[in-house]
Amino acid sequence: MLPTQAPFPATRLRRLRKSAAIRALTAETSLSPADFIWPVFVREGEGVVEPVGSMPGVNRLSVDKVVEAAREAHALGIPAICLFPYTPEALKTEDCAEAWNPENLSNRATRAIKDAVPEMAVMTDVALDPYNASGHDGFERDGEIVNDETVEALVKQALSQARAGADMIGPSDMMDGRIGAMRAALEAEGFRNTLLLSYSAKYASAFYGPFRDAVGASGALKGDKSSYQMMAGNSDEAMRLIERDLSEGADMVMVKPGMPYLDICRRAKEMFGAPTFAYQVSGEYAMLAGAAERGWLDHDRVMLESLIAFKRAGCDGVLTYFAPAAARLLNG
Ligand SMILES: NCc1[nH]cc(CCC(=O)O)c1CC(=O)O
Repeated sequence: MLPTQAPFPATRLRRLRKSAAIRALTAETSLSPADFIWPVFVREGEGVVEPVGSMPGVNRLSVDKVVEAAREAHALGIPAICLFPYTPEALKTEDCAEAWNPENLSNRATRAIKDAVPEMAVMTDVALDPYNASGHDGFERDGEIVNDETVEALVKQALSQARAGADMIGPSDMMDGRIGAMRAALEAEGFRNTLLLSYSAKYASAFYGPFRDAVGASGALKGDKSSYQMMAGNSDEAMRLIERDLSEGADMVMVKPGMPYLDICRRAKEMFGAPTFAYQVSGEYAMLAGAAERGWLDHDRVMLESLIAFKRAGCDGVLTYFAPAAARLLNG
């Protein structure tokens, strides 16, 4: 598209910015609570609201409190909530069996939310890291994160989440072949309407730091995740991963982290036209919320500016810890 413009003064682009009314009429993108998926941290106990030190305003919640949060989110117009379990050390093992325990924290929280607020879409995370003694997303054998054996475990985990009632399953592990394997297993068990929202282009990022703290995985991780998560400088590789996941049966795709990777979002949306999401991750939240806490940034304004950037980049929605605060502001 090449916009046609008369020479100055016939064209004065500032006319389109002259008043709030004209600016509202000509706005290219909009932001609404319906654009948000809200990630929440779940922990054991009852009546527990435990602040996450590195994420001001974010808490770990016991299942009863997660249900309250889901009710509140639904009232605010947020369509989906995404669950991340804070797993007690004793449940982290080498075989990661807690990942597919029907009674694990994530599955209990899913059932509780679907019971209390059935309209709320529940998204879950598939990866072994919350249950793995090594902190990795896959099994480690002789220093290697092994792919195929991990995929077998991930399929068990995904099925246990579908049985608990998850609407959207989010594989965040970056193993090869997992989308196809999960799709086949879901179809075979009759879960025809369970969505796969694939973390397709997930980068090996230092912006995940506060999250690993929030789920209690920072101490555990030995080495880094570069043999399965992507290098920051790659873009063609992201397109290949997204194409691969769509061809294996992903319903929606995700780019992660968000703000430093908006070019990837734009390229993905233009190339594939699939429902495209970005994850504004814990470190992105921490740098904005932390600076705002010190009075260095205006909390509400940077929050909304950072979120509309995802829409402008072509995303259909965004996973963000700001979801309830942003929804409250947008609802006026
Ligand atoms: N499978 C792990 C997982 N799922 C979501 C996040 C990060 C989310 C965030 O930083 O907000 C991570 C961390 C990681 O890959 O180490």
